[in-house]
Amino acid sequence: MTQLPTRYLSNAPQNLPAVRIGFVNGEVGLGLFAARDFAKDEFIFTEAPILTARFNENFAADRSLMASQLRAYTDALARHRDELVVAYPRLAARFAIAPPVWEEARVVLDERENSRMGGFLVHGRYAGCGLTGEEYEAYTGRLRKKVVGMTGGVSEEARQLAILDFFKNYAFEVKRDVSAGGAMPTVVTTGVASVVSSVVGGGKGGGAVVSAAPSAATRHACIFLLGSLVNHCCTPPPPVPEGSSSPRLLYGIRLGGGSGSSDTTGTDEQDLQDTPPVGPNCSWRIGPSGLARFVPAGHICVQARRDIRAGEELTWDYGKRHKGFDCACETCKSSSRLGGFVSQCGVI
Ligand SMILES: C[S@@+](CC[C@H](N)C(=O)[O-])C[C@H]1O[C@@H](n2cnc3c(N)ncnc32)[C@H](O)[C@@H]1O
Repeated sequence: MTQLPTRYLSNAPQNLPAVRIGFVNGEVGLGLFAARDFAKDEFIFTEAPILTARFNENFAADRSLMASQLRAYTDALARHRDELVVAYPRLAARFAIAPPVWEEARVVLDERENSRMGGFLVHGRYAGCGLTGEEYEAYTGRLRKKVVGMTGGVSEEARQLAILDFFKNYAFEVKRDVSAGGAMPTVVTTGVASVVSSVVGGGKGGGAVVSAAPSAATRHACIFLLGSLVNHCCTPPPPVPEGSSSPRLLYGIRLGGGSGSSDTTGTDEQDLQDTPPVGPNCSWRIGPSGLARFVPAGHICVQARRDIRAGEELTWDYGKRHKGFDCACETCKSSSRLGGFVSQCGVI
């Protein structure tokens, strides 16, 4: 095995409890939460993909793409049905698969049951769930009713659209560098991420399910059982330099009106000093690349952008202008409390 430069290994993720699954709210759904404190720049976990399918620009609905996605999901369901249905109940419901009742779901979510949810983690351990039975039922009860009401099965077209939607919103894109013989993927750091087919067999979860032979395009889209549960948070605008007459920013949030006013009337600045920082607390890379060179090809590596406290929700910036949902992130909530700013998602 090639010896990696020590600078890549010095802060590699530790094999300690890292993340929990938790419930954010009925609109956002599930999320991933820190299971312990993390220092800025610390690596939190690395994970192998559970699904790998073909990728095309903008996830345009071409038949071979959808067929590849559908095959990937069907194959993965055969091997990891419980984990996939519990982590992604909205998708399962579109396939007429009802979410299990809480008593069954908690066994899947429990870290003591051979860590099924953490089965694709390479670094960092799954630490169980922070979801209560009430939250789970509130989230899945509606889906269960919907499945019961689905008579006559699900058409092939409806399945294809469901899986296309899912990949659009949950997958990471990876572009394989053909000039390097396909061995080293080139990381594409735009929008939702990316992965490669060369990860077959990688990860202690028994390997990713690869549904389609690598095409000439060499671009793939991957889903990570835990990594794809991380929700979006908008990056606040950069602070205005000292001495500038522009509106002042605290924690990256413009004080006063969104129209450029610097009026802070009614704002208790001392209280704001005590508010926790807003903005995404994580970033991700797909290995091997740069600092994540110790990460196996096609695996996602998640790093703390700032200090994170145990229990805090992990978030990153999806970076896409049109996200396809009404953003409910902390940055947007804080900015609307303080007068608003124009986020990447539009005017808040
Ligand atoms: C990658 S998934 C994250 C996991 C998702 N919460 C779940 O329970 O399946 C992305 C989806 O989560 C929801 N989401 C993520 N971040 C959000 C945010 N800031 N505001 C509202 N919804 C969000 C949206 O439905 C989005 O399409």
